[in-house]
Amino acid sequence: MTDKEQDTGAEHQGAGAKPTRSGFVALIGATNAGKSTLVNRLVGAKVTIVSHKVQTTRAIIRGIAIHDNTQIVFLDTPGIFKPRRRLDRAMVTSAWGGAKDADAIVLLIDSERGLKGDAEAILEGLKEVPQPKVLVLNKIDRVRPEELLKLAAAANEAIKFDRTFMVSALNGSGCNDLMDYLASTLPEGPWYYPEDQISDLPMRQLAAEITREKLFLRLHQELPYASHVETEKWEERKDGSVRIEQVIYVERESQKKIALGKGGEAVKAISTAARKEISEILEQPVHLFLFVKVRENWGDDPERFREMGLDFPR
Ligand SMILES: Nc1nc2c(ncn2[C@@H]2O[C@H](COP(=O)(O)OP(=O)(O)OP(=O)(O)O)[C@@H](O)[C@H]2O)c(=O)[nH]1
Repeated sequence: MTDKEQDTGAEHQGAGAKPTRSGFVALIGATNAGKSTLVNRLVGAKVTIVSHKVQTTRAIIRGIAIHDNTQIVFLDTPGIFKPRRRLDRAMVTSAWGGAKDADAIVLLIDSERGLKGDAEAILEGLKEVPQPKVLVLNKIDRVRPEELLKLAAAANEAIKFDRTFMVSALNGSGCNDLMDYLASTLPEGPWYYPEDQISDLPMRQLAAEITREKLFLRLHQELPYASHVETEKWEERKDGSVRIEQVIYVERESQKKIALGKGGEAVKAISTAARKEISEILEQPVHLFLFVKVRENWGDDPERFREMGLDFPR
């Protein structure tokens, strides 16, 4: 992986006599387990997109958190699931690839769903992984304590985890203990990134992800996974605003109609919501222009995979 090669050598000097620590922590979990929500919670800002639909996260996105004198770089991996399409295969490969180079692995389980389905397969795959492993049961706000204990015991029977934590990524409970533990176990060494950096996702890509999130939230069932957003133009203007042009790619004419909505109503609402959020993050006015285009079989096009930061599976 290139994560460690991207070390800027930016040594942090500000933590007094205490040595600095740093490292990479991969978050593994079935789709919808709450990985993006947890990264955003631990980093304290929205660096990855969250939606109630599965497979929102496509490529590895890092969130960078500082806890005491430790810098923790989180690898938010796409959910691991049984691959069907080519894009699915690339996402799963990317998730396991991210885990390979991390200093520690966190397996996140949706406590409500338990070990059914994909979680079981992930536990099996994790047996081969040599790094320290931490079990995190998420969504504890939805489950009774005795159920949580049963679940923790069952997972630890399959694999011996170094530690088990129970958290709610949504309301933050248990998250501080998890951070304390992760921070204390990472190796001593200089920080990988400057102190104020929270993600390495380029702004153009983050802006496209935000639009994709709004698209998902608005169109629910109507537009499944046949859509993809790219930022095509980014122009800083003299008046301090930025003009952004993005294209929503869909696979069929019928999907284009859905994305546009009656009289362009859907795309307008998506654009308004995305513009507001991008503008808040950039702290500058944004003019956002969205175009909807049909590109058949984009899911089989190597170029689209590269743009999403995924290797094209042959
Ligand atoms: N009740 C509850 N809901 C949560 C919690 N954490 C996450 N969720 C919800 O679970 C859903 C999925 O969360 P995500 O963070 O997108 O999940 P993910 O694992 O990144 O999903 P993929 O991108 O599909 O891999 C969202 O609707 C979240 O709001 C939690 O602690 N409690």
